[in-house]
Amino acid sequence: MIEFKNVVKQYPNGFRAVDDLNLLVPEGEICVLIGPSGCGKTTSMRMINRLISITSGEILIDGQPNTELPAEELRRQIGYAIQQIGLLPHMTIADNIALVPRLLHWDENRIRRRVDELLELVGLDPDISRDKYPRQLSGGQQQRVGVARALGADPPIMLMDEPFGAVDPITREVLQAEFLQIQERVGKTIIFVTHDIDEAIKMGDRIAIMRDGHLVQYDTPDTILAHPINRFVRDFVGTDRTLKRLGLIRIKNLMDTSRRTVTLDASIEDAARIFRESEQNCIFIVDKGDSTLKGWIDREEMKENTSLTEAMFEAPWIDIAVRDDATAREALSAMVARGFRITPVVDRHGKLVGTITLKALQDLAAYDPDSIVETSGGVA
Ligand SMILES: Nc1ncnc2c1ncn2[C@@H]1O[C@H](COP(=O)(O)OP(=O)(O)OP(=O)(O)O)[C@@H](O)[C@H]1O
Repeated sequence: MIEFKNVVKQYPNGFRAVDDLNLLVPEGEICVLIGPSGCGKTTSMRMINRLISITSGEILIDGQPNTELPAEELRRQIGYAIQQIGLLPHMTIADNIALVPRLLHWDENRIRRRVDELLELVGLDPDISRDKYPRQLSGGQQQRVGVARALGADPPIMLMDEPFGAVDPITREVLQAEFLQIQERVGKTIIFVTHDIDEAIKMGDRIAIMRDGHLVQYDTPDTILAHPINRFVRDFVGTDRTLKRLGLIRIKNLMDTSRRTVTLDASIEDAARIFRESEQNCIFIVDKGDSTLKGWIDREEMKENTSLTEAMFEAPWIDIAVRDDATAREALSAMVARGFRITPVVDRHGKLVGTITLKALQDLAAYDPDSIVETSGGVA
């Protein structure tokens, strides 16, 4: 846990880069610091590992003021990854990653094992990468090594200052997703600085929005998007915040699992009974063995004396369904493109697991779109 208590950073010229910052980052969470250039993000982050001194107030790490340890020792316990990566060009990848473990006098066998483990963790093949030099790797690969190095001695806290800032947007998305997967396993307490609101929404358990050295709002991405505290935050998160919110919600948490289905070997009477007994206008049809989606039958397509297979619309699930791990935003876009009012939801094997309606997505998007819960000091 990291706690800022009334933290102030005032430079000798009298400028307050950080002004009375109070912030609590619970253990195992990613806190994203974001705000306009010069708002004090990097200063706040660097006061944690004392690369910048605090003017007044204190920063507690697990309840202990961070001034209690010698600065070098503190820094060894806090991983630090920065945009410029800072890999040492004359050292191999393995030696770069081993920097902190060596400072901590780990034995060489343990270091070697740790380097390989970390390379694998960040998606690099140890046998191929270990003995290379930084210039022999692509920008994205170097960023991965930067993250591996920050994780070197398994520190409980990581500071990440635009760690994926220097790569193209596609690589960046891959690195973000991979890092979140790593975080699921390692559960570090992370302070993450970015300029990019989409990155903040994706990466943050909570987002701290700063302006002129002050904390303006500190909340979960969903709350910030649904309830920006003032106009500054609302403008900062962008006019498409409703769509951004839909991008946070997974279909598996939203889908309806109560609709009735039939198997491919069912009779037309079975379908007719469901139409009689329910208000469903369509019934999805699944394979009897593995429940993969095979197609659907519409109420108006029901004809007497015909078989289910004749009356059904047959289609590969990939063309008509959305995946349960898709976001509400992706599902909305697929439904609009296909002109569907209801769409089946499948798992990655194509097994039908639920349904989602356009109305459910619209209701979600309409939820409280213009609320500003509070206005403050002239900014709203
Ligand atoms: N040594 C210094 N003396 C005076 N002012 C400083 C000094 N170092 C930084 N500042 C100022 O402190 C403010 C906060 O800087 P900081 O680097 O924390 O901002 P930031 O939010 O990380 O910005 P960016 O997004 O541009 O990196 C800036 O206005 C900067 O000019």
